[in-house]
Amino acid sequence: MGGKLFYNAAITTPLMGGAPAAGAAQGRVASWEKGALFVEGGLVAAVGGEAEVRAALAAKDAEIEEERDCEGAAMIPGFVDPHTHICFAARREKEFTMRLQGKTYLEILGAGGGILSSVNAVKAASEEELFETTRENVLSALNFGTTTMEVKSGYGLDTAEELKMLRVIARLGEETPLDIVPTFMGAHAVPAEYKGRADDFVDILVDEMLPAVKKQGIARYCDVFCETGVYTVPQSRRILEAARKLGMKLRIHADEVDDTQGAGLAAELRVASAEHLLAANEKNLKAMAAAGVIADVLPATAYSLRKPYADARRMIELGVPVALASDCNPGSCFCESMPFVFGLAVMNMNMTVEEALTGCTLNAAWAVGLQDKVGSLETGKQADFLLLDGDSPTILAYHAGVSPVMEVYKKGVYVA
Ligand SMILES: N=CN[C@@H](CCC(=O)O)C(=O)O
Ligand SMILES: [Zn+2]
Repeated sequence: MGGKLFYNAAITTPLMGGAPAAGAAQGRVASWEKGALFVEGGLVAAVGGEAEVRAALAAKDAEIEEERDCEGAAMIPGFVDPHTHICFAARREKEFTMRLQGKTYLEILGAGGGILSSVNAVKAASEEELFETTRENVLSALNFGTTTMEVKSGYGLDTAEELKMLRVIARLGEETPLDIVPTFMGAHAVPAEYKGRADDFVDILVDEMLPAVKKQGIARYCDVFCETGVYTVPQSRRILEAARKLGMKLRIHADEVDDTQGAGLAAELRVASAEHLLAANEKNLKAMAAAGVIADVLPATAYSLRKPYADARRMIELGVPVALASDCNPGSCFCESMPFVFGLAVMNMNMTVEEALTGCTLNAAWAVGLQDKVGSLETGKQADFLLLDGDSPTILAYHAGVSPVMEVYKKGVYVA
């Protein structure tokens, strides 16, 4: 089998360890100023300094079918976005205006807007319409360099609509170049008809929805919005434990607006990742570090909600592995751009470029359980990579307000 050699590239990549990169390891990356990557059968067959890669290929008589001079461009792994609600039917621009005028996110949700207005839009859309709208947004993310993406349901909130969303999410994985990781989030809000009776809806979630989702066989993760006025810690625990019994992996929206001890629950249940964490307390962050729970931090959401950013620096000091995600959704954060997220992480959360790179790639891959396939440029992994309009990943923070992603490759093939 022959392959394609990408040479004269300034390659930077995190490297796999036995666990998500935490503490000092988050900032450790490998780089080759004059590097090369050899792709065979969609996988990385060799990577490193150009001279060494060429010598290794010659030594094993590898057939180089095609060569590409990258002209010194920076090459990094494709972005893995581990937290999105990108499957939605309608935008919520008016609500954004209300927030600009002083209404809070939870006030809008409490008054039947927010997530609940997205639920009405999904119900009104046909499956085909929902797919088409979502596909456009996903392809836009691909243009910004996202090659793997987690996508949550959670704008259905009844069994039929949640299963519809999950079918659409599965189809995205089949009909776009991206690897898609489906998450069931039937506990994204309390449906209007259960207002004041959240426990009754938790019964439905546990007794009806989760078994139906399990039977459908699409969702890999189950997620819950643990927050003031949404689901309490005991309700979230009940839902997540039921999902775990059915064989699903877990993640949780924790301490986004208020410290409701969601991060503590994340540690107790040893979920894959706890997400948001703007209001998480030190004790619970330490518990997360001890339990090996990844923090998915979402700086574009803090930006869009005009909130203080999650304390990623402190998380790294405490040994919590940090992943970065877009949280693309029509309400709290309409942003599918991982370069924007990267820039915010470096400029507003004081992460180093190397820490941010690990957060957007390898730690994010761990957060969605795909660390053996994606998230770093290493032999045997998928050749998912980006060429940037700059000579290092620093360009992602330095060139503000644009996307420096020039070319996107998935399994070695140019896709955007
Ligand atoms: N906070 C809960 N869920 C989403 C927002 C979803 C929406 O507002 O539609 C988030 O992660 O930010
Ligand atoms: Zn979310």
